[in-house]
Amino acid sequence: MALFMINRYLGEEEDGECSESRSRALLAKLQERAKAREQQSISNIADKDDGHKGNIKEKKGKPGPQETKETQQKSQRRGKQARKTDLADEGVVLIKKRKKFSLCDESAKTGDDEPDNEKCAEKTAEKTEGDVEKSKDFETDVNQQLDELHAEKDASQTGLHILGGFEEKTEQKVKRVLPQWLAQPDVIERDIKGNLVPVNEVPGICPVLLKKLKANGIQNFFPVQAEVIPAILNSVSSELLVGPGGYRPRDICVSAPTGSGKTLAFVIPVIQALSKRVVCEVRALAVLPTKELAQQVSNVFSSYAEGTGVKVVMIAGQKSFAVEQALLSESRGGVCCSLADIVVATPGRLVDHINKHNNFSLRHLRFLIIDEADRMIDSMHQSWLSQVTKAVYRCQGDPQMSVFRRILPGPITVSSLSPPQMPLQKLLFSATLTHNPEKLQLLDLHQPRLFSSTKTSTDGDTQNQESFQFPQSLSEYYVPCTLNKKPLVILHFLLRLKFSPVLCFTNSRETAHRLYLLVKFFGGVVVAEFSSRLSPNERQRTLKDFEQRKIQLLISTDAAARGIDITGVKCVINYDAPQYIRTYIHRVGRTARAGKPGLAFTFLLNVQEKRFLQMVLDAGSPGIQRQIVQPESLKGMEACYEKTLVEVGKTVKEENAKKRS
Ligand SMILES: Nc1ncnc2c1ncn2[C@@H]1O[C@H](COP(=O)(O)OP(=O)(O)OP(=O)(O)O)[C@@H](O)[C@H]1O
Repeated sequence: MALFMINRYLGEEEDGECSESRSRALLAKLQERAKAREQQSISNIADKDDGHKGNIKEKKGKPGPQETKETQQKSQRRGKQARKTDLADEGVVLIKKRKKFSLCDESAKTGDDEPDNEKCAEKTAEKTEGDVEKSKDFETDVNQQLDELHAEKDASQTGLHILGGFEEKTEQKVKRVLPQWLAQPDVIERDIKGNLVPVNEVPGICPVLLKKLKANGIQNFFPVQAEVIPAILNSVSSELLVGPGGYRPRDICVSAPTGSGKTLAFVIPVIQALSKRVVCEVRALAVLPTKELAQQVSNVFSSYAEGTGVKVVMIAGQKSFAVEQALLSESRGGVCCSLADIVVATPGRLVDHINKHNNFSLRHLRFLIIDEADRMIDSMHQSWLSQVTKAVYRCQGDPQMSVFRRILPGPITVSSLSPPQMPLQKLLFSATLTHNPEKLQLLDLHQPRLFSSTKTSTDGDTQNQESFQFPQSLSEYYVPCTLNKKPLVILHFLLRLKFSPVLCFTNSRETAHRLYLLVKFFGGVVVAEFSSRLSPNERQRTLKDFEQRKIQLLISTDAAARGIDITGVKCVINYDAPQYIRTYIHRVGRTARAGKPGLAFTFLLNVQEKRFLQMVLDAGSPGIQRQIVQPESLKGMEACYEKTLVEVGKTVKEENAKKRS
């Protein structure tokens, strides 16, 4: 049944009769052509059939042109049958071919037919019966499918997996892809001395601060300061409420070697930004991991805030909670007033004040400074940051009535933009800032900008371990040692080589204490220990004495490894090899500060050597040299050392007994 009828428009000028005769002629012509084509196709198939089955032709002879109708019909039937067989054969071959490509089955190649294939071929033949053209279409179709299979095969070679494939696939190495801000930081020069910038050349610093800098002996800025101070000042160029161009200012991350002057890089611009404030509110909060570090940073803030009207308060648990409360705010005529512009805190004490001190408000906070940021990220389980964020966006009273109402940043809409919002800008600092985007995500940074002395490579092959910059003026050595010779080697360094002041690190406070007793009983060296065995005040005093050169050897746990800035430490000794590269970098970073030369020695047992040296070199150390202490150098100290060991043993026993009683 015809689905469509197409009526052709033949032109108005032709009369009906003429067009009818033309149509008839045309029809006859077409019928003739069709007959001829059919006959030709029958004879072709018969030839083919004869060709295939060779002997048929010999037996029956060539059909004459005057074939009877009956023989014609027979021949047609035979032709049809032949075509059917032929197409079936063709189908089988194509299916075999297809099978060969899909499964690489050798049996298909050699003609070992499988029943399923035959059935399939028959079906294919039935479908295509009576139409050679259709068989061609079929062939084209199969060819297309074969091409697709080729493409699939190629795809599997390019690493794209075909679902359901069970062939062995070579695993592709996953390359690390860092976000652009981490991969392409603003580079900070590592060489301090060669890249000093006169303080007057950095724009935007007020005369009071310039005077202070000079009074403190600072004529030039170090590279990290010359880069970061203008960047922070630029973010407050349109006052505190808006960043450049009216947008929220970008958060800033700084990764620069130990002793490169990161503290001043945030102290100067923060004081400069707050010096124009009218009402005293907590606008800057610096969070540090330890009391000693908080004290150190608080001292630097206080020193530069003097004469600017900016008030600095430290809450690190060195004073009682009530005293800290009184330092933070007071009530004037029933109204609570802040007494601090800048708060320097340790995370635990900060959370206490947020939760227990009603008058402690962070609603006006503009800068959140996270020093030793990688360590602070690791302590994020204490959820101090989420508590700070909550306090920053906490609503008090009717939010609609407040001019400076603050809401958590979300999608920008007309209504969200209408009230002026104090933006919160995070400033992160560390010598070993993590490049792990997952960890950094915990800080919820806003369009961060990274300043780093390490140009991070995105090459996945070479960047399995993070690498850091070491101070250029640091010389690293390792000293192969046996366990029982270690105390003698340290005595040799102090008594014979006259190294002083020396900061020595152990992996536990027990080792620190035993070594302290041993050196003390041996005599000849002024020694002190620094660990959690001491009260905060004792620790503070010890650091002061060490700085004033009253102590030659300070034996410490990792409590003094980070951030502590003691001028004049010439030598750091890792009595116990550190387990982690970050610990090593911070420990050795207590010397070679501010571009001054420094020595770092690590005592290594034979079993530790390979792993430790690999770890240090992988982290980007320019090189660590072997320093041998000859056994002869230790001669003459051994007898006294043996006696001292007995004495130490006795003392430790007594101390333990005292503790138990
Ligand atoms: N521009 C400067 N000129 C001279 N001395 C400076 C300058 N800037 C900083 N210093 C001194 O350099 C020393 C190291 O500075 P700072 O403690 O800020 O280093 P850091 O980068 O924070 O080190 P760490 O990573 O160990 O905490 C300090 O004693 C500081 O006073």
